[in-house]
Amino acid sequence: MATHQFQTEVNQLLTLIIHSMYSNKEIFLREIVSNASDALDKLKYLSLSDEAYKSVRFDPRIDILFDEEKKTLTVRDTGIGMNSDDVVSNLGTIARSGTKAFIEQLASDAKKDSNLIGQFGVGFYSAFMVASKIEVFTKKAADSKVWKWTSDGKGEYDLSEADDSAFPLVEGVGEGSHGTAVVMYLNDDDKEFASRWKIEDIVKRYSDHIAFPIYLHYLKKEYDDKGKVSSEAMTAEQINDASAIWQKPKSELKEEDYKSFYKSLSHDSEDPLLYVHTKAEGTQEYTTLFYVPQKAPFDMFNADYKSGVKLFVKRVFITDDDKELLPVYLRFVRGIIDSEDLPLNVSREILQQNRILSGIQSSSVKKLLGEFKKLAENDRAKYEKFITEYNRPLKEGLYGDYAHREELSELVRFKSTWVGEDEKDSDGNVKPAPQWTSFADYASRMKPEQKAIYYLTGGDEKTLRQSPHLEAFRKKGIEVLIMADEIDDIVIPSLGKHKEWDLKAANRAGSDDELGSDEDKKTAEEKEKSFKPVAEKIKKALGDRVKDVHLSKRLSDSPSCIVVDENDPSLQMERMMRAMGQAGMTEVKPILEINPDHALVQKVRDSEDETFIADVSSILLDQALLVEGSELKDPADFVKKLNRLLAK
Ligand SMILES: Nc1ncnc2c1ncn2[C@@H]1O[C@H](COP(=O)(O)OP(=O)(O)OP(=O)(O)O)[C@@H](O)[C@H]1O
Repeated sequence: MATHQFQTEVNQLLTLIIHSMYSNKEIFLREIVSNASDALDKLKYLSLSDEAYKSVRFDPRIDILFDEEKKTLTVRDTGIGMNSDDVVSNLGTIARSGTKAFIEQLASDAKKDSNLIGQFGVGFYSAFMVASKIEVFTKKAADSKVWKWTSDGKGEYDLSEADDSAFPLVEGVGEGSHGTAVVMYLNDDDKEFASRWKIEDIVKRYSDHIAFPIYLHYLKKEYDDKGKVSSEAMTAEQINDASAIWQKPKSELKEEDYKSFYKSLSHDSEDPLLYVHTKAEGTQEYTTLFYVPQKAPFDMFNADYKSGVKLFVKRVFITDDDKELLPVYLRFVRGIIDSEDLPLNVSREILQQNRILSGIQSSSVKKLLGEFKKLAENDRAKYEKFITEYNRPLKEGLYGDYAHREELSELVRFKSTWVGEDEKDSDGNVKPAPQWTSFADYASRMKPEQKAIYYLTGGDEKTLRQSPHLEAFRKKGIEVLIMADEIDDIVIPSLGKHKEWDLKAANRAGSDDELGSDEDKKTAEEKEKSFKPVAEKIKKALGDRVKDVHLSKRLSDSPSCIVVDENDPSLQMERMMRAMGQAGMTEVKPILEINPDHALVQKVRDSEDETFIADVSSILLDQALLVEGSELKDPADFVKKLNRLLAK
């Protein structure tokens, strides 16, 4: 017998599970049954596709046994089983990537969000919520060795070789059969889980749809007419429906059925935000059942996120590890695809270039985007929830999925300088004002003479809302979209246009062209003439710190602001590139815009004092950079100049 240590993350996960899920302990049974079902799925697939497993007997079943007196609960499956290497790498470690970071984040979360941890998939270890000791007996299909794993969940486990007789005997399962039995020794407080009604209730609620029969073994008692027990015998009764819910006609399914299937598929404890069930017949026959979780999956922004879609062929599970089933930007979608046309022995490698699958994929994308659109049209509050979670991946799609650009551009949302008002419906309920704006909303509010859609990127929402670039837009009543997401800086310029309107960055040279009226333009020309020498003075003082100095039309209160040349990358983009180690890229020089109506600028015009001009010029540039969110290269110099000016 050998004693092994749990990986640190397992210990951390165990502590978290015990502290955060105690009010929802019963899900441990769902997890153990779902592992049994996965093991059967794996064997079914191998027995159809892999020569080495073709002769293995496939007699799929899950059996649940309990003993009220001994307080034990056993789940036995006839699935793939594990050899000793499998046991070591599966029961004692957590192989999923991103686990470490996720657990650390959870551990520091004061609320210990049980939804979040549930969504992560608490898995096998959740059984330690109810058991003080667990034994696992397992024998891999097409193998002869039996392994026994034992642990009290306190940091280590024992692993030893056993023989077939060690397996708990189960009526109906042949002795020597491969598969796994998990024996849980329940805590005194949790002995209720060793009872017929409790088990039946939990299985019905969480695992009814499991595609293999689940038998519950119990002592069946017959009573005579005086109410006395006349006979008793162990009986096994199938307690689940054992059909793939997605194959049932929609008319037979209730909302509850969809929700409970979602929960066992995704391990999420919350209801889904949305589901779509589609049956396609005709040239291609397939069924899809997709869900969108209320909360974005914890690993949505990890490069090696776990795919949430399972592929079946004629009800046979093929893989849940194929990231090409849906495009990457829809990686938050959970669900299943079941094809009638793919061959059963399709290899996972071949899937990648499979025509049938790519047909299913493109119809699924269309369907999903269509559902999102419907949601946006019919339920604004729910759509805002959706957008808060998934705006970012949809924007990735807008950038990468040319074929669906138009649909995606209708789905993404932005913050805006436009602020709506709460509304009251006829019953007096307050409908909060929209938090998000679509391109269509923006277009509907555009001024008749307006030629472009304006947006502002380059900082967090608060910084952007206070940006001096917005001053003249605000004055003229022109709406500007506030784009605080880093990805906007890449996505929006790549889009270039929405319908007939150009998308123009409010912080780029040239985007202020239509800000002045004809009258303004006349005065602007005059100002241009009288301030040209000032701009030149400042430019001379700043030297190569700026690309140019322009007279601004967009400023009303602030003395200066920064813009970048039309074809230069934005300053935010430059900061990002630098942070990513692309230090070699040539520095983007900003254009300084100055406000001719501001006293500080006028003072420069009237001054001949070179130090004064140099100080003010430098401060005009530095403060514009600060407001825009940049760090100053020489803060000490800024303070020195500021103090010198204040002293005057
Ligand atoms: N009954 C079983 N038969 C065969 N292998 C099993 C069984 N139970 C668990 N395992 C193995 O142990 C691994 C870990 O199980 P665990 O429940 O912790 O996580 P998981 O099922 O992989 O993830 P998740 O719970 O997020 O779906 C499984 O991936 C599987 O390889």
